[in-house]
Amino acid sequence: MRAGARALLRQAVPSPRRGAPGVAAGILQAVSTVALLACSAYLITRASEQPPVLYLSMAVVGVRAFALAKAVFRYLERYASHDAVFRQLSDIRVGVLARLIPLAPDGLSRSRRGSVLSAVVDDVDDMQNVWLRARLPLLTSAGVSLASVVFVAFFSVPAAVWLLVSLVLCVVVSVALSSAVAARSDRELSPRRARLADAAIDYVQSLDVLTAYGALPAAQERIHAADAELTRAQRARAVAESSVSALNGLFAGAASLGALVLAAPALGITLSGPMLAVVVLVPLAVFEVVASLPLALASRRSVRASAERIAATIPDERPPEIPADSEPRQGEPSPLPATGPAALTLSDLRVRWPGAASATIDGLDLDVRPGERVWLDGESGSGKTTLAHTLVRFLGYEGSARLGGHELSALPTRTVREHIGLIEQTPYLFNDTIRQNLLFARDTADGEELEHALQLVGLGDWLAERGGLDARVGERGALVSGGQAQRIALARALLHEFPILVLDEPTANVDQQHAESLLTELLGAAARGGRTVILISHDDVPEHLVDRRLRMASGRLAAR
Ligand SMILES: Nc1ncnc2c1ncn2[C@@H]1O[C@H](COP(=O)(O)OP(=O)(O)OP(=O)(O)O)[C@@H](O)[C@H]1O
Repeated sequence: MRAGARALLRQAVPSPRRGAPGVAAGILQAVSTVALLACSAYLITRASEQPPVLYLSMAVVGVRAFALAKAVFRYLERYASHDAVFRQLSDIRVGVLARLIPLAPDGLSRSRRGSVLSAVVDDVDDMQNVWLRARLPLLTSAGVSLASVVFVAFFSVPAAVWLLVSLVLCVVVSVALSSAVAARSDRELSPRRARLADAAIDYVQSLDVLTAYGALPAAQERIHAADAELTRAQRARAVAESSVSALNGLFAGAASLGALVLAAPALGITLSGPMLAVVVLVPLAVFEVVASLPLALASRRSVRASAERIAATIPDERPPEIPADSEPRQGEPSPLPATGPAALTLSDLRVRWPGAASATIDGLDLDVRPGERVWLDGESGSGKTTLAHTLVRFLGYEGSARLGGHELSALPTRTVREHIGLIEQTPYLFNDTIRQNLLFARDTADGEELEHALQLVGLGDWLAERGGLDARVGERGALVSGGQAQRIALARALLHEFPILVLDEPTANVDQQHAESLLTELLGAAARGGRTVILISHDDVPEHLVDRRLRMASGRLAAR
């Protein structure tokens, strides 16, 4: 088992201080269950002897008290144990997200979305079972079994020994049966859940391509196959659970019958009739409590698999190519200029994608003056996007990259990302209104400021046509064109007031005819206020709009 998975399982167990109330309430609830049955058995058999009612009053009070106590302790056990576990769970979830955030987006580019989603949601949720379904029932069952054996021993030692033997036999046989039927499927529940999520997400995300190529049936088949695998695993678990519960009933009956045979000779000598009934019926209640034990072991198997999957999907150690995500220290002023862009100086820059054998950018030197507008083009795959991702710290680097004289790797990531903004080839638009998509950049902006930003990027008329800021943009911007999405993304960046803007192929999704006018308008808006602009584009850019044109080839700047 990975060290990360072991650490997660340890983290899922509440501290003794947090966990103790749940265990205590659980044991008291189980003891109340057994005591209720013992009192009831005594009351019914004693009542059949028709003694004066006064003799029965203690047993009547006992039945009432234990019936109430059982419900109250059950409630307290649920409350205390869930409270303790949910606190652990929120720590685990925050920890998992804290490890995930620095990896996104480029450190996760080789993981499947469904797997990441399933690790962060389902597998983390599963961690609550480490305590609730695995350890707590174990502690409760052990506690109440021991107490019941000791209780029965006061009345009949042979019956107590038989109860102990039946309990041990029942646990051993149930565990063996549950392992034989469901061990593999318990371990596979978590990966199969992830496979189903992967298949479903792939299907929804590539619906257009699948439809165009007539591949929908094959994709649906993959979902059905993943679903069938998951159902098989769940069915095996259900079969194991029901067999174990049948076995439990069998052993409970045998334990009661054995107690009757073994304790009967003492009837009338050391044991009264009502006490014999108690000795015979108590095992039934004990087995009811112990029934959760094999299920606890099944849960233990599946939570271990979930912990393994979280550890595998989100490793403890970042790959060296991914920068650490650091927040600026509170109250510490930013070393970068408060207004206007800082100078950018790259020398002998080398960048490698996580898992790649060789560097994509290899020995790049570049100086960008504050306020300069640089146009970067070059053959496909030469490393332009890689450079853009390095500047916003999605990727780590070797060599030197200085911003305002400070090495990027020495600045908090947040500080760098406040200063350099990236507009990607296909900017992400949230499935919400235009307003929300913009407010996300500056939540204090009022309607007028939002409309002004949209006018700057040439979307004033379009906004009026759409009926204002509350028009929706659709899933991933499905209701807007590629060029409009770029403009909305630029308006968002303008609102955020990044001193340096990197535009990566803003015309990638726009036809040739409109590319030049879009570039002209975007560059004009982006460069307002003396902002530095690095424009990555294959399309022709009017020379007067840029100060310098650079060309990249094989990971470095080519001489022009
Ligand atoms: N997520 C990724 N993981 C691993 N390697 C990647 C990833 N993205 C890009 N690369 C690799 O990095 C190299 C440079 O790609 P990059 O996208 O930076 O080129 P580009 O110059 O922007 O190309 P284009 O003009 O086609 O957008 C390519 O060999 C590519 O395979």
